[in-house]
Amino acid sequence: MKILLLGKNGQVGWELQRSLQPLGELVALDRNSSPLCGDLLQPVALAEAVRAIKPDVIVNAAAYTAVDKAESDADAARTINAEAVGVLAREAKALEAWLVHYSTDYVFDGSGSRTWQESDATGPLSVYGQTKLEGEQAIAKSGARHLVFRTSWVYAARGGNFAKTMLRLAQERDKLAVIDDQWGAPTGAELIADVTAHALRAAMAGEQDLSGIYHLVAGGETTWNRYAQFVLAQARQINPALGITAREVQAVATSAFPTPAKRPNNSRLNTQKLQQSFGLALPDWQVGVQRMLREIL
Ligand SMILES: NC(=O)C1=CN([C@@H]2O[C@H](COP(=O)(O)OP(=O)(O)OC[C@H]3O[C@@H](n4cnc5c(N)ncnc54)[C@H](OP(=O)(O)O)[C@@H]3O)[C@@H](O)[C@H]2O)C=CC1
Ligand SMILES: Cc1cn([C@H]2C[C@H](O)[C@@H](COP(=O)(O)OP(=O)(O)O[C@H]3O[C@@H](C)C(=O)[C@@H](O)[C@H]3O)O2)c(=O)[nH]c1=O
Repeated sequence: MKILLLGKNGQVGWELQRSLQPLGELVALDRNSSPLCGDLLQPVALAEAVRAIKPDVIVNAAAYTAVDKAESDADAARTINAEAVGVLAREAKALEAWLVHYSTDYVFDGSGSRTWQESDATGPLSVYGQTKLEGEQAIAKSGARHLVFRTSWVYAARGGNFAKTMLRLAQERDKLAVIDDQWGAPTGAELIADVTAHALRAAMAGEQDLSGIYHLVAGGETTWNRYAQFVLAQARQINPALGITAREVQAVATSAFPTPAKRPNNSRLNTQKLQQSFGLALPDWQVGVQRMLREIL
């Protein structure tokens, strides 16, 4: 089996390079790859690369993930998150290949407090969320067999993420102010990559039709504020010499922390479909965060 991986150097892409390896021959590209193009800003050249490689599976871990920047850079966000995804889906369909893709909690409007199911109505609040939704829709329209995993609040030892931002700010400041009314689940790139490999094997075995959208997040729930507090408490324990100067993580409302992009208050994703379809149990979010912190500290 031949797998084409796009976005190999992102948080999830890096972990996929490890988890997909045992499944077959892996061709991993990034935006600078040459002569085969892995740049999602160049959909025509990207389609040519897919045709040249003729993969059995395309795994797309590349995305425009700068949520605030996307508000003023919508064309690039849309080309990468929607147009190029449509190209990949159509090429997958033509090759009868599977397409694996990642989407986000930010496709929802964040209303209410119950967990979102895959079939719930979407309502993105930001350009990033809207373009990611358009990517999902392009995949559905293509008719390609697919696994689309909606995940949230991704972190990894490698790459930039909220946990690392909190560690940095806590070494620079006396006090942090972090939103305490947006709920979700931090999810490790390792977990996402491992579940991807497991689910892909099951889907390709073909005993049932498993093509579709799945929510893939770690267990439990928290707010950005409580997540930040957990990260700093763990960091102090793991490495007391780290130099954390912040003595307080002040809880603030979304309204007190204005950002260019609006984010959902309720990002709780229901993972029953994933767990039942693939026979998986998802660990609580704290497990992976602790592991990542031990690794980087
Ligand atoms: N990060 C998060 O909190 C969440 C992410 N997701 C989704 O999960 C998936 C993986 O995200 P994650 O690994 O965290 O994201 P990262 O931001 O860590 O990685 C994204 C990757 O996409 C690459 N990329 C950006 N533009 C292009 C382009 N034009 N051509 C090719 N590659 C490009 C980046 O390359 P470069 O390094 O060169 O910029 C980077 O390697 C994405 O679909 C994302 O939308 C869903 C929920 C939460
Ligand atoms: C840095 C900082 C952020 N915040 C808030 C802003 C925001 O609501 C929340 C998270 O901020 P960030 O900008 O780090 O995270 P953000 O880029 O919004 O993270 C999102 O990325 C995309 C790619 C996704 O798909 C989402 O699931 C989610 O992980 O924390 C504070 O309250 N205080 C702070 O000091």
